[in-house]
Amino acid sequence: MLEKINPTETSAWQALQAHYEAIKDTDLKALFAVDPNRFDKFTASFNDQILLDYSKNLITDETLSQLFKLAEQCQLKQATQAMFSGEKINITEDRAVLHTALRNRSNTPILVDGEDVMPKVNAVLAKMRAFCQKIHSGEWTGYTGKAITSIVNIGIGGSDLGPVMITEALKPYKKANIESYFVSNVDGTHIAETLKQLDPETTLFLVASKTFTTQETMTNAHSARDWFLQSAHDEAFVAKHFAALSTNSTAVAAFGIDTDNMFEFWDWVGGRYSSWSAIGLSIALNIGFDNFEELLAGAHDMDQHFVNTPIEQNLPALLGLIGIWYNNFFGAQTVAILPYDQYMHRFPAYFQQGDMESNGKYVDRNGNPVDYQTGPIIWGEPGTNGQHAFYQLIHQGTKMVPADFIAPAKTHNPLSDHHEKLLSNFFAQTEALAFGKDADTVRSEFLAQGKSAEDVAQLVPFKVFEGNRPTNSILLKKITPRSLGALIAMYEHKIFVQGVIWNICTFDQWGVELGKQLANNILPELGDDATVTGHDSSTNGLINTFKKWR
Ligand SMILES: O=P(O)(O)OC[C@H]1O[C@@H](O)[C@H](O)[C@@H](O)[C@@H]1O
Repeated sequence: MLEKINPTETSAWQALQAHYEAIKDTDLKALFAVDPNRFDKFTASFNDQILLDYSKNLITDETLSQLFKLAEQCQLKQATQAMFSGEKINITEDRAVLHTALRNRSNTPILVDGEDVMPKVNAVLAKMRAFCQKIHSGEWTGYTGKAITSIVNIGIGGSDLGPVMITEALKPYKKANIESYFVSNVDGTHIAETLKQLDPETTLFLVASKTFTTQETMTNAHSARDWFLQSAHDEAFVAKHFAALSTNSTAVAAFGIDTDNMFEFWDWVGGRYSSWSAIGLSIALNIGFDNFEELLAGAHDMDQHFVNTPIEQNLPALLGLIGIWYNNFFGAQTVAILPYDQYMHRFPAYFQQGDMESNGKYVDRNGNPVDYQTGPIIWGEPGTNGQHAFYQLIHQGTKMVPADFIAPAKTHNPLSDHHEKLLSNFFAQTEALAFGKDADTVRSEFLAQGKSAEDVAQLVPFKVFEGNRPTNSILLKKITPRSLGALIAMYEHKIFVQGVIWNICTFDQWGVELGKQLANNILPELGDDATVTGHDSSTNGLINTFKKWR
């Protein structure tokens, strides 16, 4: 059983507090000036595929050494061991946390309640492979004998964001004869606009839901079924066009999906960690099963790195600990994730759920409110689009926004000098954020342009860049199924590291329940035109205006 340690009561935390007071005014320019080896010292790499440069952070050797002590005093190693070995570390749901078993390519046994989970993991993977083969070869046909060419994943949250993000990120690997669609929002627009593009004879719906009770997904799945039956007319044909990805076989059968067409996973897979499970079927159908296995292999490689690499070179640990330094000592509220790769455009959204649903908790593992900050606000957009939109605030705003810059060295689209232009921006932004532009430089630039001394004096303050804004640079050799698998797993473990230090329950998500419960109370009230009076004045007023206007 893991100890429940309040991080602020460790000696490392107190040392970090004192260290923060001592170095809070140090700036990156000075840190780089005193140590020409900063890049060599503060980089770590993974399998010659991913380079993490964390030198442009407000850290010294002392910072890292205290952060490593914090990890030790919060028992990061023991917690890691507990997760990987199938201990029920999700204490509020009494569940193991084993997304790592889904990609355990070494096949070493992992026991949950005394049973090795690997045989059933492998059996589902084999079933997914066989299914992909049938779809891709055209052996699986729809109700009129035509091959399937459109796959629609109906799911939300963890049953949508991973498949969408990975399918987009790996578009260069897409199977030519398959088009993928994703429907998540209960807003009828989402399914209606998607169905307009589809032919029922050649469409396969994957109903992706861990619980198979999620309102949005079930509503969309029923609408898809109704649409399909308007053409097919016979419920017997549903089996050829609907499959389920779920842990809940009873609900799958009740929906009318043949459980032969159900791809199972288990309660020890969290929704936001489920792309590696049967939830990944839409990914496998899109990029081919061999590529899906490469994705798993990349994640497994990163799992091995996380478990076996000393903390000084351990990418997830370094990212997690440096994040804690800003979150808990500098008071930073957010982290921006900025991929310089168009295919990776949903990566920030994916880790918005991954991180915020995992570590957005104010109660610690003892059930007590914390007296320190926990999970940051995660956001981001692909560069260079962000540069022309919100980077102003990162460069010259009043808030510290630690940011992860991610880019591939090789592009899938080597079109004239696009990639050099993209990467020149990637390098320039972290340089500008770190080192800024001082008043003297601004002044001499103005004077060289022939501006009057009076104008120069007025304009200088607006054009100064203070710099000293921290970033990580994550350079990948190329975005491939394998390197993407590793990158995702790196962020997953970063989130884990932070959750361990903060002593919170990273793998539950009770905070999403109240809204669902209240919506279920309100839904029947929207069924007629009667005035609603049972809520507060704001909620009553809004509902009654809606009823009048609809
Ligand atoms: O896969 P399900 O059961 O339909 O759940 C979808 C999502 O439902 C949300 O309510 C949860 O917060 C997410 O974690 C989850 O991924």
